[in-house]
Amino acid sequence: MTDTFKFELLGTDGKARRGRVHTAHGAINTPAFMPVGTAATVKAMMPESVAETGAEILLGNTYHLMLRPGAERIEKLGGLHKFMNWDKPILTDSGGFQVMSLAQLRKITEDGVRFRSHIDGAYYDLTPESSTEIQRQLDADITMCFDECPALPAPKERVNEAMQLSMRWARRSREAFTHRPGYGQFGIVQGGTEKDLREESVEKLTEIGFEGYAIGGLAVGEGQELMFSTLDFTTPVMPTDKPRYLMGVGKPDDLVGAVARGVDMFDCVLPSRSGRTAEAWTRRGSVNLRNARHKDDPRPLDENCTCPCCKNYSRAYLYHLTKTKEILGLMLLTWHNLHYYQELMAGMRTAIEEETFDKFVVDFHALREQG
Ligand SMILES: CC#C[C@H]1NC(N)=Nc2cc3[nH]c(NC)nc3cc21
Repeated sequence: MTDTFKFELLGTDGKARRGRVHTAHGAINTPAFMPVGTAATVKAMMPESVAETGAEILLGNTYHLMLRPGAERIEKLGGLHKFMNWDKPILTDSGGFQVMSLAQLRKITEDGVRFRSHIDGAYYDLTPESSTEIQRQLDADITMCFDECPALPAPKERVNEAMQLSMRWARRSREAFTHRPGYGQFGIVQGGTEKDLREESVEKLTEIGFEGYAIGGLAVGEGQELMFSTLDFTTPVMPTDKPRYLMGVGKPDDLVGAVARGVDMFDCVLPSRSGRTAEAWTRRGSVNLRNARHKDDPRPLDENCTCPCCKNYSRAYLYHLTKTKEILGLMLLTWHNLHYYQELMAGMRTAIEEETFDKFVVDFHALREQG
């Protein structure tokens, strides 16, 4: 536990950074991957199991929790940590992206967003102030600014409009933030793949001043090359003494390439969602457990993996659980995928500490090319 929110930059190897974020509910070693716990649960996982994978922080969603069970209810029950039995740090997203991607009908004004719940069609409003207050009620260690997330790709003029509105909302989010020891708020850099817009967004956010800075609006179909080239000109102009969080990313090779470009924190539904769609992620690439070639295969998913799935179960068994739609299949594959993602992050942290990150990247791709 700590009484002050802070980021320690412990080492670098090229642009890759090794750090530690200190929050009210504990420390997070970076580069870090945050499993997604959208509705106050990482699907198919007990929180104790999530902790066993090595995760030190989870992501929750304002949009989902405000609709059901409601932020007031969670606050009255002692906050999100107690509610979901997770005593380590929690970062909550602000709702902007989920409104864009999930809500029915929505109307954006200078004040905020009015939308219809995808659950029951009821109307709700979200503003920078209400989103920030909801995240306080949830007792999030890291609160995200409320932003406008345009459907991307979009014309530069539209991307700029959304970025400018989001910068005005960032200032309102900051003014609504309750400063408490160990709690922080992150601004969200916008601007699509436009260098000038990204630079302006960073400038405006650092002028306001936050405990960390996220990069939003990538991994939305632009392709890995354009995502990396956007990072190439965005991370260098971001503060070096604050965490950098790339939102919604990504596949294992996205993570490695983004760490190499100076990113510290990630979240993505991929490992947990893949666990429910019979896709396993391993150091040699992904494995589709629906494929009949696994029917008689006695080997584990990955001989070198130390997770409960790889230590105790064969591909044949995982194939059987997949075909029979058994719940245990979802559990084991989700556990493996989250374990693999944490192992990947731990490997990158060690490589940066030992200044062997370039070799890590070469070995990472070589194993995948071997298949
Ligand atoms: C533009 C913008 C933006 C970001 N704004 C907020 N509040 N949350 C996000 C969540 C994301 N998930 C993914 N997945 C690819 N991209 C995201 C981007 C954002």
